[in-house]
Amino acid sequence: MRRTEHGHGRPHRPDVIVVGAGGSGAVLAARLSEDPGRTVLVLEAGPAPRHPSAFAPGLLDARLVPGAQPGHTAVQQYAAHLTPTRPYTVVRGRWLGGSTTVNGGYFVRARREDFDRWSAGGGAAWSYDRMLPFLRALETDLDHGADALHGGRGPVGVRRTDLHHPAAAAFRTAARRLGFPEEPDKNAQGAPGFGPVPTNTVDGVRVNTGIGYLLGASGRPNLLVEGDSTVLGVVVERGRATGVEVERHGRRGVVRGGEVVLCAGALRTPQLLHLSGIGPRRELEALGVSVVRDAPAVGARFGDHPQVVLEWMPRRPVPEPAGSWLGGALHLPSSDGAHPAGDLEILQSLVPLAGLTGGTVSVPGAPLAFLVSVQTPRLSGRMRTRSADPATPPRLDYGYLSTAGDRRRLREAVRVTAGLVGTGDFGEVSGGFTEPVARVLDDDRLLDEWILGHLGTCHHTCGTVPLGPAVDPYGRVHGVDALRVADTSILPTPPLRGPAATAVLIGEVVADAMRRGLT
Ligand SMILES: Cc1cc2nc3c(=O)[nH]c(=O)nc-3n(C[C@H](O)[C@H](O)[C@H](O)COP(=O)(O)OP(=O)(O)OC[C@H]3O[C@@H](n4cnc5c(N)ncnc54)[C@H](O)[C@@H]3O)c2cc1C
Repeated sequence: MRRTEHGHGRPHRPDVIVVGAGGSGAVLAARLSEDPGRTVLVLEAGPAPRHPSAFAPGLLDARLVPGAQPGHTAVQQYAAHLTPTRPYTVVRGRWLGGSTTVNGGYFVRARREDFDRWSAGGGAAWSYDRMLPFLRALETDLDHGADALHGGRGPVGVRRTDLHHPAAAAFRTAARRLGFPEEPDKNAQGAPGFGPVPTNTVDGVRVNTGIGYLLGASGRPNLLVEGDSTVLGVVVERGRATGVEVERHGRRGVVRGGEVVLCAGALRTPQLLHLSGIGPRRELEALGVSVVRDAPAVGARFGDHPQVVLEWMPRRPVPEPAGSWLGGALHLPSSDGAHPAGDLEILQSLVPLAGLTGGTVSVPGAPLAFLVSVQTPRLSGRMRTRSADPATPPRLDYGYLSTAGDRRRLREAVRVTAGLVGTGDFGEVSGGFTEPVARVLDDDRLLDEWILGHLGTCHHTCGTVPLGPAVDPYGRVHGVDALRVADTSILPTPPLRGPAATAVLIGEVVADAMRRGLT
C-alpha cells in the first residue's frame, strides 16, 4: 500500500470508502474488511482512537449518557425546532462509534410490525424472518446465550438491566398492580409490557460499535480508519461515484475509491447527498448546486420520537445503580390500538436527570426520572439544506405534537406514568412526582401546555433517505452507480423502539449484500 503524507498506509484507491464510523458505518467497515481481498477506507469526522483506553472513562461508563451532557466534546450539536415554538438543541455522536458512543446503551430490536412496514416499501429483504439471522449474528446475548432467537458469537454483548434496584423493583410491582403484562425479553417479539431493558453493556461498559466492531479489526492490512476527516461531498462522474472530497486538519483533497458508502447518520448523509447534487431539483438549484440526480425523497422528511422527562422524589436515599443508568421499561399500545406491539415507552432512569446532564452518577437529594416517549412510526419532521457550504447545518423542524393524535398519545403516556407513581407499591420508594401536579394532570389543555414546555426528543432520527423512493433494499442510491447509504437514514419510518440495534443491523445487512454481490 502507498504511504500517505499522514504516515498511514492509506490504500491508493480503496475498493470501498465508508463515510462515518458510527452505529452502522463501523459495522459495515468491519464486516467488509473480513474479506482480505477488499480494501476499505473509513473516513470519520470525529476522533478515531486505536485502543479502548483512549476513550475517556465517561464515554464507556454505562451509568452515564454523554450525549445528555450539554457541549460534550464527543457530540455535534444542531439547532432545531421540535414544534414551531419550541427551539431545541439536538445532538449526534462525533467520535469513533458515532452516536453509539454517546447514547443510552438501550439496545432493543425493532418489532416485527416495523419490519413488515419497511419490507412493504423497501422489499422482502427487510422482512423479520430474513432479518432474524442478522439480528442473531450481531450479538452475544449474555442472558440467553445462543438459541433460535438470540446470538452467541456476535460483536455486541447484550445484557438486560438488573431489576433488583429498589426503584426498579417498585416499578415492576406497580406495573403488575396496574395489570400490565410482564415482558421478560424485549428482543423476543412478545406482547409489550414491563421488563428489563436489553443493553449493549458488558460489566458496566457501554460497548459502542467502534470498540465492538472496528478496534478488533484494526490490525487488518486492508482496513484503514482515519479520524478527524470530514467528508464534504461525493465526487460523481458520468453517473458514478468515484470518490469523496474530504477535509483533514484544514486541508482539502479528493480521495478516489471503487465505491462510496455514506454512513454519516440521518442528519448528515442527506446533506452530503444534496451537496453532491442528489436531491430535489428545485432545492438544489436554489442552493446553486449542479443537479446530478433529481431525487425528491432525499433529505425531505424524517421521523423521531418525542419525549418528556417526569421526575419523582425518592422517599429515602436509593443506592447508585451498578451497571447501567437504566432500570425497567414499560411498553404499551396507545388507546387507539393502531400499534399492538406498543408505541408508548416508559423508561426508567436510576440516575437523576441532573446527573445525566452533569456527567455524574450520584446527585444526593435529587429526584429520579422516567423518560416517557411516543414511538409511533411517523414522519413528522422536515429538513432543508440551507447552504452549499457543508459547514452550515441543515434546518430541522421536527413537527412534534402537530396532530391531535400526537398530543393525545403523549398525554396518555404521562398519565400512565402518573398512575404507576401513584400506586401504593411505588409509594414505598417514592414521595411522588415533582411535577406536573394533579390539577395539570387532570386537564387536557393544561397538560398539553405542560408537555409543550417540557418537550424533548429521544434523538432517534430516521427516514431521511428512505428505502423505496431513495435507495434500494441494500442502500444503493437510485440513479447513481457505486454509491450507497447505510445508516438510519434508510429506514422509511422510525422503529417502535430505539434505533441503535437497527443501526447495527443496517451495517450487517448492507455489508452482507456487498460481499455477496446481491443485486
Ligand atoms: C444522546 C443520544 C442518545 C441515544 N440513546 C439511544 C439509546 O439508548 N438506544 C437507542 O436505540 N438509540 C439511541 N440513540 C440513537 C442511536 O444511537 C442512533 O440512532 C444510531 O447511533 C444511529 O446510527 P447511524 O450510523 O445512523 O449514525 P451515527 O451513529 O450518528 O454515526 C454517524 C457517524 O458519521 C460521522 N460523520 C458525520 N458526518 C460526517 C462527515 N461529513 N464526514 C465523516 N464522518 C461524518 C459522525 O461523526 C458519526 O461517527 C441515541 C442517540 C443520541 C444522540
